[in-house]
Amino acid sequence: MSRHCPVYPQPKKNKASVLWTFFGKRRSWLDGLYERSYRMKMGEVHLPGLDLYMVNEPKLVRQVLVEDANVFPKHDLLGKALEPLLGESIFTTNGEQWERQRGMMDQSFAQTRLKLVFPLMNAAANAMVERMDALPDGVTTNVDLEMTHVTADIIFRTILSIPLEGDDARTIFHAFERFQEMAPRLLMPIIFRFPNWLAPWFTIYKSKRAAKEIRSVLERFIRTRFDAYHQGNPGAYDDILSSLLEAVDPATGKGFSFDELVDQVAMLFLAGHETSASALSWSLYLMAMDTDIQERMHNEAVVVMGSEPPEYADIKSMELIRNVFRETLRLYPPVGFIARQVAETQQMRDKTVHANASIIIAPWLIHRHRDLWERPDEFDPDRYASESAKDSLKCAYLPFGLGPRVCMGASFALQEASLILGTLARRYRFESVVGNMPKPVGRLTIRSENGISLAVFKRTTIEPLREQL
Ligand code: HEM
Repeated sequence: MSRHCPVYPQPKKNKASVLWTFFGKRRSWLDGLYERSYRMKMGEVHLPGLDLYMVNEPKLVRQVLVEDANVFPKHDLLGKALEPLLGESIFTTNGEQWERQRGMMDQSFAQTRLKLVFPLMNAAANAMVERMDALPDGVTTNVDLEMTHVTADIIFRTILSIPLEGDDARTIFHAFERFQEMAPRLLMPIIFRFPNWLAPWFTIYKSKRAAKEIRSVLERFIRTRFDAYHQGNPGAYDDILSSLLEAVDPATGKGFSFDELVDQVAMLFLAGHETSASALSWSLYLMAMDTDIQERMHNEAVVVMGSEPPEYADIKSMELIRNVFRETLRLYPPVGFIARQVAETQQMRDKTVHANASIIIAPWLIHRHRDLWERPDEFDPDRYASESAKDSLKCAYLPFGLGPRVCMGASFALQEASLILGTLARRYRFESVVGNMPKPVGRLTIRSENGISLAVFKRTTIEPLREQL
C-alpha cells in the first residue's frame, strides 16, 4: 500500500554554484542538495584549501566509520565550533584521549543504568502530561517547544536528579537555546576554511558568553556532588552523574577530574536533548498526517499500558510505536551529516583522497537514497516487516552513526522516545493545522524553520479498537 510523502525541500535539478552553495547552506545545508545528490555514490567539491567528499555508498561508509575508523578521525570543525561549551568532551576528542573517555562512560548508558533511570524519565513524562492537560482542548500548540522542554527535563532529571522547573535549570536551558542558534553560523566558515579575519567574531563572542553561563551553573551543581563523593558521602542517587563519579580508568585507577566531568556533562546536555527533541517533534507531525497509524499507536499504547503508569517492561512491547520512531529517524535523522577528516591519503573508488581532506557522510541522503530504499520518501512504519527493508536497514540506516563512534546514548534515546510517544498516543490525538506545514531545515539538527504546530485533543476514552490490532 502506498502511503503519504511527508514534506522535504524539493531538490534542485542541477548542481548550484559554489558561492550559492555557501550562502544557501548558511540558512540550511539541505538547500544545497540537488537531484543527483540522492542517487550518487560519491561526490566531491574542491576549492582553494578545501577538498570535500560526500560519501553515500554503503561499502565506503563502512570503510570510513567502521573498518578504517582510525584513518578517518572526527573532523575538527565540530570541536572548534563547540569547544567553548564542551571543552575536551568525548564528542569531539580523538585517539587515546577519546578511548579512555569512552571506556569510562559506556557503563553510564548500559541497560542496567537505563533501567535505574526509568522512574526519573517517567517523572518528566508526567510533568509533560500536566502541562498539556492544562491547555484548552483542540488548541494549536507548538509541539517542538514542548518536545524540547520534556527532553531537556529528562536530561536534567536523569543526569543530575534535578527537574527543569528550578531557576538555575531554566538559565541553562535558555543559554543552550542561544548557543544552538549560533552554532550553524560558526560551522560553515570552518568547513570552507575561511581566514581568521573573515570569522564571524560577534557570533563567536556571543556563543562564548552563552557557554560560560551554562558552565558556571553546571560547575556549581557538579561541585557539590563531586566534593561530597570524594569525601565519602556520595548520597543516595541513581542518576548518571553518580555513575560518572564512580567511573575509573582501568589503566591508572583514576576517575574523571572535576573539569573533565563538567565537559562531559555539558556535552550530554547538548547531544542528549536537542537530537531527541528534533526526532520526537517530527514523529508527532508524521502521526498527525496519518490517522490510521495514529489510531493504531493509540490502541497499542492502551493495550500495553492500560490506564496504569508505564513500566520499564512496557517499552519493549510497543512495536508499532518503536517502528514509527525508527521511520522518523530515517526520514528526518536529527544528525543529518557526520563529518570526518582523512589522516592518511586513501584510494576510494577511482579517486585519490588526500590527507586532510574532509569526508561528509549524510544519513539524510543515505536514508532517502533512490537505489538503497524502496519508496524512499514515503512514511511507512510497516515497511520494516519486509525483507527488502531489512536489507536496507542493514546497509543504509545510520541515524546513530556506526562503528566505534556510534552514539553512546542510542538505547537511552529509544527508551525515552517509546515512553514519550506511548504516553502521548495513549492520552491525546494530534491533527495538522491548515497553513502550518513545517519546513525542514538542516542546522545543528534537522528542525522545522517555522516550528511544528498541531492541534491537540484529549482522548475521551482510552478503550482500544481491538479489531484494528
Ligand atoms: C534520537 C536521538 C539521538 C540521535 C539521532 C543521535 C545521533 C548521534 C550520532 C549520529 C552520533 C555520532 C556522530 C559521529 O559519528 O560523528 C552520536 C554520538 C553521540 N551521542 Fe547521540 N544521538 C541521539 C541521542 C543521544 C543521547 C540521548 C545521548 C546521551 C544522553 C547521546 C550521546 C552521544 C554521545 C556521548 C556521542 C559521542 C560518542 C563518541 O564519539 O564516542 N546521544 N549521536
